Amino acid sequence: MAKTKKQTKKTSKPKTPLFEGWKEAAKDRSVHVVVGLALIFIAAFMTIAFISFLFSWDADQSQFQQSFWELMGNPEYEVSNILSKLGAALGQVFVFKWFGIAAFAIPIFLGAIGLKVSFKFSPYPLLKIFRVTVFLSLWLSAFTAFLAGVEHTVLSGGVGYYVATFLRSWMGMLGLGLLFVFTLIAWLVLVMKVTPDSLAAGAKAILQKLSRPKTEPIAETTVPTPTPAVEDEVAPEVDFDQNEETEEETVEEPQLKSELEIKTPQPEAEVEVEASNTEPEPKPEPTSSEGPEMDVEAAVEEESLSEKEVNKKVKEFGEYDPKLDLSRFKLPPLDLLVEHGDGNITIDQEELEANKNNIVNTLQNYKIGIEKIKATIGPTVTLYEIIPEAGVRISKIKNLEDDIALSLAALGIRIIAPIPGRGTIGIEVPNKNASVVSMRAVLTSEKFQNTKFDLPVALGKTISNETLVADLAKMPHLLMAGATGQGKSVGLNAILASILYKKHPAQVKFVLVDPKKVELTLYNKIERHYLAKLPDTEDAIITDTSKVINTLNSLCIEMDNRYELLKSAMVRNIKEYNAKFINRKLNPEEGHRYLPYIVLVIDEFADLIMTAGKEVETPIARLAQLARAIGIHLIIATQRPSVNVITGIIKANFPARIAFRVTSKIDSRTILDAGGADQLIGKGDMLFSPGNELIRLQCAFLDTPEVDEITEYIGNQQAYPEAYLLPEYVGEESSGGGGALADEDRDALFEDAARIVVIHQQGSASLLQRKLKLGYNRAGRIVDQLEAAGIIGPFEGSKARQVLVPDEVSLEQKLNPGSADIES
Ligand SMILES: Nc1ncnc2c1ncn2[C@@H]1O[C@H](COP(=O)(O)OP(=O)(O)OP(=O)(O)O)[C@@H](O)[C@H]1O
Repeated sequence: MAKTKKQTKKTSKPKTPLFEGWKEAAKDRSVHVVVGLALIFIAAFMTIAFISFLFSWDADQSQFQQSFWELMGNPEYEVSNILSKLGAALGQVFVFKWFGIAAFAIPIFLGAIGLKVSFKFSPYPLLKIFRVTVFLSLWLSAFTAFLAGVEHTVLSGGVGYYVATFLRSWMGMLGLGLLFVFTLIAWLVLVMKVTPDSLAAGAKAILQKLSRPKTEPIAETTVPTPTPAVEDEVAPEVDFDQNEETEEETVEEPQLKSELEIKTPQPEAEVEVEASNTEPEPKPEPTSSEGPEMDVEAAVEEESLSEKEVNKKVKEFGEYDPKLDLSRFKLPPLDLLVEHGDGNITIDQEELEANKNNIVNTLQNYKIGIEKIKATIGPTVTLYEIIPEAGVRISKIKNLEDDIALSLAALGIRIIAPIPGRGTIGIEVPNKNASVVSMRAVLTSEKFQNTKFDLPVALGKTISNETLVADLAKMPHLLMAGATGQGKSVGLNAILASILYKKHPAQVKFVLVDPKKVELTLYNKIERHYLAKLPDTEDAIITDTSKVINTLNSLCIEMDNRYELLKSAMVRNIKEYNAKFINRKLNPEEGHRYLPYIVLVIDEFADLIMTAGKEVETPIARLAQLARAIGIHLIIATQRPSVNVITGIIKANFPARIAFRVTSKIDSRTILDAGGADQLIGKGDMLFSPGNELIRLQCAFLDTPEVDEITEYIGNQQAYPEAYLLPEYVGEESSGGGGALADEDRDALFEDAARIVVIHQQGSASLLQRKLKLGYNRAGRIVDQLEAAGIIGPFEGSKARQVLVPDEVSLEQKLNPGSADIES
């Protein structure tokens, strides 16, 4: 085939120069495959030759008295290697003369290149394989020579023997032994990154695996699917075909002749389906019960990347961003997270049948005929999609919604009539055995790993097992509500963890408000990495209402400052601004700086509204209305979704909403503008409304110890000197002094700063940063104070501020008016 291709190319482009032809060939996939296969062939050949050589080398040694060509050219010479003379010659050179047993590293490396070139598959990065093979070649061969008492053996090869001989002459046998132990340990630590911590983590993971139950309940049908179990996971769908129904005893009673068939999903299927199970996925066995025929459609799980790949990406990410102050910062590894449950979705065929019959019979009772039923099994609920018989009006089913739910007599039934865009009616029925969606499974998903979102949040899995990753930056603010104990805190943690797993501390800062004082305290550990706070406050996590008001107002100032910066940079949003800043098109001397996203999280919003009312509502509404372009995003969560908490003004500015289970339809309407949240089953079962649709999701689950591990991992790394400082907000009551600050409120370096500004006749924060070795925020604050004291003029966009004091003498008079009066 490759040949044909090449020929066609040749005839169509007869005048292509020779090197052009090579270039073409190098791009040709079939050439890659052939080259890769050739390497794999050579690797296999060498491996077999070497193995055989280890057994036959002694017998063949006499033949190697001849020269290579003599040996090859004379058919009279015979060798015992299984690959004959070529095999024996390879063994003699690579194993005996050169590397000994470590020669096996060569075919391993060649094989790895072959796999990569032809199948684009590589279990480990090639560079790593190369480093391992080179080290092993030298170390193992020398070590085997050492073990043999510094002798040239087949295992040590010539290289090992000579290296060991030299080293022994320098340091003796004992020294040599110690050197081997040391070099092995050093290599393990430096190259393989084995540390006592990683060993402990590995042991912990093994113990956890061992302690997990391995077997499935026998009552449930679990049959392996034909797709590879590890990467492709399946959310089964069941089609119940009503057409082949036959009538026997009673007219109403449909006869069920079940027939199951596994299909992989069609690419054009509306929902990409995935399941969190990494074991062979279950497939319902054919059963012969009454009812319409059903097909099981197995949907393929989107690929989960291997941990290695994921961690490699994380590493690459760390190196990629050029703006990093914490260049050695590492995003948390995925092994801090635990796989909850066994990650399997178990399909109980009996349960499916029973639910199907129940739905069919119930609808029959209301004289609604069904043409087809399809079931999609998700982690918590199964969606039965119904196509009613021609002529049945959807409004009829919609009106019967409550009756149908009642007849099905299960908690958490939700009827969607019709499912938007699908022309079917959906009935969601909770699974008897809900499976937990682990945060780990969601974060390893290809979707999350490859996301290009600015603030990606992995919320959980949809009813068809698709991982749902949303962009908080696009939402642009999120309202979360749900009765107590239904999974709100877990949801908040999932959102925060998603961002922590993707974004460097330079890119995002959190402002955490936690009136309950318990939920978010774990994030204290990452204060100097990811948190933002008001200057001169002790705790970054805000628990006190008065501080919340100051913080919200401070965020409003930050918002205004950012708008000024955007205006002077002539860009429309934070993305364009940062891109321009990274390309060095904005001058830091003029106050420009890289702007991290700021995510404000308020855990118990009801408490705040109850105590501070308008004082918090107004800045929140202002932020929510304006802050999207400049990268400030709000997440507010509440247990009490009543209209005096989630007011019209809040609702109007929070288009994205999440509802966990609530106790009444009214609450559901308050949050979502629709019912449904009252029919959820709790434990992370949620409805997500990104704007105009409702998606039922099982929220990703991570436990408090996992959050602890993540924050600990981040907290133990090098940090910024302090939390990200928000602009100072002086409350109305304390700003009575006409704008000028009292002396005690001024920065300790205020006077020094004033002198520098006057001496240089230049009013810029960066000058102060350089001269006084200050951080941007502090320098910025001093500039504000200098302005308030009338020493420099106001901010003038791209121009430097004007210095209003001409010389040092005038400055001294201004700073110490009393003493000046006495002197004069
Ligand atoms: N996504 C989930 N998957 C599985 N179980 C969950 C999930 N979310 C929550 N749960 C279970 O529900 C319990 C309560 O969850 P959580 O603490 O998040 O509730 P809450 O709504 O924040 O409650 P409160 O408002 O009282 O703080 C958890 O301890 C856990 O057992």
